[in-house]
Amino acid sequence: MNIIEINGLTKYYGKHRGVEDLSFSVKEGEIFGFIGPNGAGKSTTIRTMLNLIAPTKGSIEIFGKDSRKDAALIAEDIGYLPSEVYYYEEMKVGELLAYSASFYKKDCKKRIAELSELLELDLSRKIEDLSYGNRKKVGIVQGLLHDPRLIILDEPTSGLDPLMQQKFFHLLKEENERGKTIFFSSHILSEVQKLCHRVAILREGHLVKLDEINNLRDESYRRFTLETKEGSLEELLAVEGITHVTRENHTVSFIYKGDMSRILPFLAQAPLRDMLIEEPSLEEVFLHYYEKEDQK
Ligand SMILES: Nc1ncnc2c1ncn2[C@@H]1O[C@H](COP(=O)(O)OP(=O)(O)OP(=O)(O)O)[C@@H](O)[C@H]1O
Repeated sequence: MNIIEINGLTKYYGKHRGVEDLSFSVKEGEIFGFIGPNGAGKSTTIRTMLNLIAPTKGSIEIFGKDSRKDAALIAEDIGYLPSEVYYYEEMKVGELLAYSASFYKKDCKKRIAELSELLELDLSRKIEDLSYGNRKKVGIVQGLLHDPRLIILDEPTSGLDPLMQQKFFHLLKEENERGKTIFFSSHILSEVQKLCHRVAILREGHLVKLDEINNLRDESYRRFTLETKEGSLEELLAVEGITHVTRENHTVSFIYKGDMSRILPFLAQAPLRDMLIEEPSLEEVFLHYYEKEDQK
C-alpha cells in the first residue's frame, strides 16, 4: 500500500519556483530517501505534505487521505523533525516534551524516557543552555514520542556527532523493523545510501531519478586531492573512473567513481607528499551523473 502519493505537485512562492510537477509515491514500511542539493525543493515538498503551506497545483494523499482536507487527522500519525528547530527557550527539556505529548491522545511518558536515555538527553536542562546537537535530539524525541506510523525527517543529522548519528540510524532502523515508514530528506548521498531502501533525487524543483538504493549503491564517488612531488602521475590519472581532473602547482584533484581496491596500487606508486579523500558534494555527483546521461 502507498502511504504517501504525490500527484503533479507544483509550488511557486510568488514568481520563485519551489517544486514543479512532482509525482511519486512511498510504500508503507519503507525507508525512503529524498535527496537533492540545497534549494532543490525538499523542504517545500515536506511542508506541503504536512499542510504547512498550500500547493500551487497538484495533490497529496497520506494514509489514503487528502493532505489538505484531512490534515488534522493525518498529523496525529506523523512524526516530523524540521530542518531548523525553534523552542521556548525558558522551558526545561522535560517540560517541553510533556507539552508536545499533550497534543496526542496517548500516554507518551515511557517512550520519552526511553528515547532520552538512548540519545543521552538530560530532561532537567533548560532549552536555552543546549548546544545545537542537543536541540536536534530534542527534535528527534519530539518527532518519535507518540509512536507515529510515518516519520518525516528533514535533514535530521546536521549537528549530531558521528557516534550519535550512528545511534540515531540504529533507532530509525528499529522503528522501521516495527513497521514504521520513514521519509528521510538529506543532501548527503552516503547517509542515504546507508539507510534507505529507495531514493528520489531532486534537482531544481524536479524529480530526476527514483531508484532502488541497490542500483545506486555501486556508484560510490570520492574526491581525491593529492599533494605531489616531482614525478609522473600519468599512470594514476589513466585509471578508469577518474574525471574532473584539476591541477594547480603541486596540487592535483579529481573525482573517482569505482572500487577503492582498483585505484590503491596506482596511488601507492605515485609520487605523493599527502592525500585527502572526501565525499564529493551532491552537486559534483550530479554533474558527473548528468554528463554520463548526456553521453547516452
Ligand atoms: N518562503 C519562501 N519564499 C520564496 N522562495 C522560497 C521560500 N521557501 C523556499 N523558497 C525557494 O524554493 C526553492 C526550494 O527551496 P527548499 O527550501 O524547498 O529547498 P531544499 O531542497 O529544502 O533546500 P535546503 O536544504 O536549502 O532547505 C529554493 O529556490 C528557495 O529559494
